Amino acid sequence: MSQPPVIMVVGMAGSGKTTFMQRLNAHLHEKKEPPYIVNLDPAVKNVPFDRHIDIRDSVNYKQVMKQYNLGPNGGIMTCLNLFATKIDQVIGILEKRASTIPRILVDTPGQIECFVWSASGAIVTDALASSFPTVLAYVIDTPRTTSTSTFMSNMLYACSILYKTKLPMIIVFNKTDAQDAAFAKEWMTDFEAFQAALRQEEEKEDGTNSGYMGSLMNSMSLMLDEFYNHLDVVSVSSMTGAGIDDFFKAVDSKVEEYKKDYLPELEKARKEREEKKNEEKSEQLDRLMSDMKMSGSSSSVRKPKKNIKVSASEPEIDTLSDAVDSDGDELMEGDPDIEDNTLDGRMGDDSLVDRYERALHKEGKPDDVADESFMRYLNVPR
Ligand SMILES: Nc1nc2c(ncn2[C@@H]2O[C@H](COP(=O)(O)OP(=O)(O)OP(=O)(O)O)[C@@H](O)[C@H]2O)c(=O)[nH]1
Repeated sequence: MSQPPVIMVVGMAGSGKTTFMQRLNAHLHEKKEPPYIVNLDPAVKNVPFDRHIDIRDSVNYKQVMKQYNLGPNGGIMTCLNLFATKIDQVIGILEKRASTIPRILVDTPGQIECFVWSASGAIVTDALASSFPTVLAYVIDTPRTTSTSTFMSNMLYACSILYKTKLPMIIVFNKTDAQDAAFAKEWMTDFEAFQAALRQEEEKEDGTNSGYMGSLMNSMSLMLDEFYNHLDVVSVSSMTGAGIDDFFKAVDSKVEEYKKDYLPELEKARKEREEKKNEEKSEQLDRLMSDMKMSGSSSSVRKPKKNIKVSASEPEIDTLSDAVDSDGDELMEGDPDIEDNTLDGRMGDDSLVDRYERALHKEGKPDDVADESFMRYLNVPR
């Protein structure tokens, strides 16, 4: 059975992600292929389309900010952390519906860094990408990217997201009703055209690209050449609907790429993580066994600690270190160790999820933000 592709829409604040999602949704409804929509932006006020799963139904952004004394970005990240603890349920729901939904659209927070650079953003992306062919749509505000420096900054940002997520990416030049994206496409395919634009800006003598900046951008444009080769580029207008068919063609081609190039890599990485985990477990067991042998040889034979289970049939070890950091302190939400431990975003490392839940329950805080089954938050009849 073929899995529905996941289209994750990312982009800078104001680039038109929500309008783009709205356009995709309308287009697919018109074609009688309604998508399944997931909203991951906890701070968005009005979403102009129906969502099937909405992070705002399970966590209250304002309440989280107030309860944990956080600013706007901290609030978004904490909401995402809490949501990440339920991601297996979300994947379960999506998998159950996979045979009846042609596509899954995912809207992400406007504060792109909160999603792309957070541990929970990586967990959510990783979980989706491990279960479904996942494609990133990086939305760019074309009228705001006509200068070489903004263009370059945007491309570097896109490159860093590709590097971080390791997923196929489509660059979506949006708002082409206001500004044609031909100039950007030319800069991406013709190095000399970009150089000429750089020179032209230098000649304006406004100082932006002079000296060091000019030569830095020159070298970066050479480096980005390789990055451009891996991208599909489309121009769209979310306002008028122009270019949306091209976007879906690009999605199809990226889904093939995902199956050919990305899936084997993902599976290899998952296997390596599992092997490493098993190695660590057996090392721990060996250490424990030798420890017990030593203790056994002394006159006072120590019994294993109560929370350490050892049995021949079940070589599972629960150690205190699962719940306690190296200083012996219990990890609480907001503790940098929670983030640090999972910064690589591996799904195999479940410490964020476990620790977050443990920390919340341990504190005895009212955790109405992270309770109960996810099913009740579904906006569709079951
Ligand atoms: N002319 C034009 N304007 C657009 C287009 N797409 C979006 N806009 C406008 O751009 C502004 C931002 O659009 P949003 O869809 O809210 O952007 P966003 O990326 O979701 O914004 P955040 O949620 O803050 O990150 C709005 O005023 C839209 O009307 C387009 O294709 N053409």
